[in-house]
Amino acid sequence: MTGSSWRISRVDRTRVLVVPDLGAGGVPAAVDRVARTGGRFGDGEATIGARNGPGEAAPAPAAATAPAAPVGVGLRPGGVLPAVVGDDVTPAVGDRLVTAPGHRPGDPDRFLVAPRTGELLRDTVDRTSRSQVVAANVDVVLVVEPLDPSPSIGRVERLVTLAWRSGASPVVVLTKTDLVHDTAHWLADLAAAAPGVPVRAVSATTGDGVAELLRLVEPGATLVAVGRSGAGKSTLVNALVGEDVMATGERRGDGKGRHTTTHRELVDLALPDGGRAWLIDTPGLRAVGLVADEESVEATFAEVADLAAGCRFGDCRHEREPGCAVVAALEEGTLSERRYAAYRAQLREAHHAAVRADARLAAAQRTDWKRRTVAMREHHRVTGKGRR
Ligand SMILES: Nc1nc2c(ncn2[C@@H]2O[C@H](COP(=O)(O)OP(=O)(O)OP(=O)(O)O)[C@@H](O)[C@H]2O)c(=O)[nH]1
Ligand SMILES: [Zn+2]
Repeated sequence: MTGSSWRISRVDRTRVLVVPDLGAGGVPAAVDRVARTGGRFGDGEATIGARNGPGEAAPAPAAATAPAAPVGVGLRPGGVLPAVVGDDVTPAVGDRLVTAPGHRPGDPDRFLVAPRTGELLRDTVDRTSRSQVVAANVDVVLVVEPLDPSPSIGRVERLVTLAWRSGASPVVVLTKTDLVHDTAHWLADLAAAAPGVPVRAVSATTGDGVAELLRLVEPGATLVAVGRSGAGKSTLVNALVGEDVMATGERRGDGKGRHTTTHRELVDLALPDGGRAWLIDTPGLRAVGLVADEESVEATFAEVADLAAGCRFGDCRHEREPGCAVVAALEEGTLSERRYAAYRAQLREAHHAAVRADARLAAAQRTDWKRRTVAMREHHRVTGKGRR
């Protein structure tokens, strides 16, 4: 992870693209390749500038007149940038990089990360360290699931929870309609698995459903496509954009994933009505590490949460408690065993995630305390205070 540096590959009116300079050893796949900076995000949209929170008006950004030549921003894979709100953060794709006051085009080290409106998180692979920011400032999560091979309802439910957790709204996109005869029953099944969530079916090959999907996109919105490898995310991104901006795995063509996309990338999306939006492609998620909280699980299982509100006890665990409305619905058959089991499994994972997060926080606080103690001792040594 060391040895690589980052540079801005392109600066235009609306964004700064930060790409890894492929140094010795290359760049790990997990590194986000693109960030964006303060600028006008689509026509007539609020400008985000240094020291302004999202949506607040700010003077025109210096990036508007920035040169096309690459300039350094002191960012490296796994590196950090100062955040507008203090502290340092590791930028993720979708972050808004803003220029500091007094910034002149080409100035290095003067980019700040604007406060995020939300983070799409996933567990890191080892499940011990902190969760990973897949994308920042996302409005819509496209949960991409293929119709061929058959969709996994459980995976869609998990990704929908991930989406709700990020503060974005999910949209389920079933791909490859050209490969199956019956899309209607899958549309119905998935709609039941994601109450209140739009479910659309598309074929990037024939173009079916692509225009309808585009019509759901609001100008200025940021969308991120998530799903397993081979689900058709990159192909969908290309179909939405109308040109091949992402490499796809079409050469193998057996529907199996092979991790064609190895980085996250943010692309510009022109909308039919003339507006613009942002679209982020992500590598396939090998295992969907659920970084959820109870609230987002309940959003995904809205009908179970509604039932639970009718349980006799407020802390009903929907097992054997008397007056449990959830178990009653199970017995009546109005709630499926599958939904019930998935709901319970996700809640359990959410609780485990919370416990892990607490443990990490406690560990971090211990480290912080140690660091401050060392700093204090050093300070005393230098100033002579506290000696003798
Ligand atoms: N027939 C058909 N094939 C599709 C469609 N969309 C995608 N594919 C194929 O499915 C395979 C995988 O598509 P990709 O877009 O690369 O999948 P991805 O989700 O981006 O995969 P990763 O980059 O590995 O995460 C490729 O062979 C595509 O050509 C579709 O609508 N119809
Ligand atoms: Zn109950």
